[in-house]
Amino acid sequence: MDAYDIFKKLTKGLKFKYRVLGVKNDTQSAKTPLKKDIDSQKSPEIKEEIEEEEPVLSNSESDCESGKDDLHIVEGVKIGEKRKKKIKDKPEDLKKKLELEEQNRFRNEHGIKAVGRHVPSALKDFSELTSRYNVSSALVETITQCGYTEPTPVQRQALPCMLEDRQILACAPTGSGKTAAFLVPLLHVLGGAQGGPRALILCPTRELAHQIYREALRLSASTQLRCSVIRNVKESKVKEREATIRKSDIVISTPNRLCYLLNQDNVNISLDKVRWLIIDEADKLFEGSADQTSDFRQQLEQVLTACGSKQRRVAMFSATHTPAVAKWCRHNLRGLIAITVGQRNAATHLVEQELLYCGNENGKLVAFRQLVQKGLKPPVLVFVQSKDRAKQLFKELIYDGINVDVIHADRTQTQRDNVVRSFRVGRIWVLICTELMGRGMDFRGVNLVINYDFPPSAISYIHRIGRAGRAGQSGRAITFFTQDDVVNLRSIASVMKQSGCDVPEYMLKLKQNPNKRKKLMKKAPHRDKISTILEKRPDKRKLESEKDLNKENRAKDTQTVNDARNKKQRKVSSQEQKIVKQKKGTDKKENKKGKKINKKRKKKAFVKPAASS
Ligand SMILES: Nc1ncnc2c1ncn2[C@@H]1O[C@H](COP(=O)(O)OP(=O)(O)OP(=O)(O)O)[C@@H](O)[C@H]1O
Repeated sequence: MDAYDIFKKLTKGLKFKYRVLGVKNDTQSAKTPLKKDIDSQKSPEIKEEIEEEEPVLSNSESDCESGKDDLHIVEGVKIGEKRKKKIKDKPEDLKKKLELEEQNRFRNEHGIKAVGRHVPSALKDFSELTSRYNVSSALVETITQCGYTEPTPVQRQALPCMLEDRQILACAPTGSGKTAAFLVPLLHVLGGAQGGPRALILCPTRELAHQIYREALRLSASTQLRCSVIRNVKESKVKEREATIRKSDIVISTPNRLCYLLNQDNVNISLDKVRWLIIDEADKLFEGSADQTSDFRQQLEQVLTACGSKQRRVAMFSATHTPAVAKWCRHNLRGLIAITVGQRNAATHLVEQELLYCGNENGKLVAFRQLVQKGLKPPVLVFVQSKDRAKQLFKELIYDGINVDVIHADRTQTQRDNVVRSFRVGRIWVLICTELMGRGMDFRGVNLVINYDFPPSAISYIHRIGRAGRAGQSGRAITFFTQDDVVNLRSIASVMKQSGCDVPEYMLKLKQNPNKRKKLMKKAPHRDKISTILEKRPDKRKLESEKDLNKENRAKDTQTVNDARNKKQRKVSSQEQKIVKQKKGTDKKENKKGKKINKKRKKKAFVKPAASS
């Protein structure tokens, strides 16, 4: 294939103009008919450009002179030469490209990843709320008065998305401001007070619902919006709760309490005006059976059905991300934007994490008391695996002279509220708690979390230690573990490693029996009772002396038993002898009698016959 054929193939479909090159012989430069087409199409200046630059081509190969046989396409682009200039973008396209690049750089700088179509650009500061979304300056002022000088990463991305009516699934570290991230858009979007809930916030625990309610009151101070939290739904309180919900614009509740009210016959709660359904700690609510039958999923379906508005949007938040939540969101939320800040399912970097081997349960109590002796800096949260163990530890520590209290599901709501309040204001220094306080609870200043019992999972560990190191503050977490916990050690060690902690290599290489691990991780392992009384084990010498003593005692016991047995035997034998004697005696008598009788009988019976032959 010669050059011409190659040229033909390369320029197939291209319109270009060429002329016969000026050569020595008399061949005239022939204008190709094509020129007319081009002239008619091009503007005058482009035409001049073509005229000036336009060299002519020989119409036969032999005539081509070196250097003059370049083929030129319109606008001076030479074949056979690399294109010097890309095809210029249109100005507006170029601007968009530059903006996108700037946005991606900004997101990377703040560790934000947003996946979805047409993701709104992240906020640079709170003032953009007004310039971009016309959020009232009063609300922005309130945000500032709450001490929020600049948006946290999750707020930078979640606020624009929700303000642009986009459904989101946001995963951001503990203590990174997710609550304000969903409250601020609601306060703007809902506008003035209208009553009849138009925003619904669901979360796993009553304490967290109450905390969100407090934050909502703070942030909504400059608005007329009415927020309410559904408290205990006793039979006698149902009507009162119904009235409260009807008057509220934003309702905060646990799924159980809301669904309890929705299922009451004599209660008429309308959720068809709800514009936003917010689910905080979403993965916790989705926990449990992976199939569709888990309680929360049924409750969520019920709530979604009740929130029938076509404008209804859903936003889910958590510090940890599970496939179950992601799958549900992908299937149910149109236009979803998935926001991830930092590494997914990673512990916050702000908490210094330690593992402390305590040998056994008694060792934990010793280790805890040693920490107290070294000096604990209150407030301190102490996590145990069950309410019974919480009670046991509380009994043990109450006499240690530290302001300690305990919170668990067996305490009344009033007691729980009082304990949380006392802990917040510093009346309680050490709060013993279960998983009830493991998520979402925001206690300013908690700088030490002690996992007295090993956490049931890596996700639980992330949330527990996340009670410290909040709002940019640093914190510390100490996790006790015993021989029984070694099987679950690796998952926690890898979370620690991922968040930048030094972890002994052997912990990361520990083999876990997946079956045993899963069983253990699902059910809290049985642990000895937390007590210094019953389980006291004497030292070895005592043991040995006791053993000797026991031996002697046993020997004596056996001796006494033998003696007793012998006596008994003797007695028995003597009695038997007596009996025997008596028997003999009677027998003799009987014999004598018998003999007498026999004699008589014989006499009778054995009468000699008369002389007979
Ligand atoms: N922009 C901000 N600037 C400073 N502090 C903030 C900001 N936003 C929220 N906070 C504070 O950070 C703390 C943690 O906020 P929040 O409880 O919302 O965290 P979270 O992400 O929900 O944590 P968790 O995952 O544990 O629920 C709160 O005390 C809150 O007042």
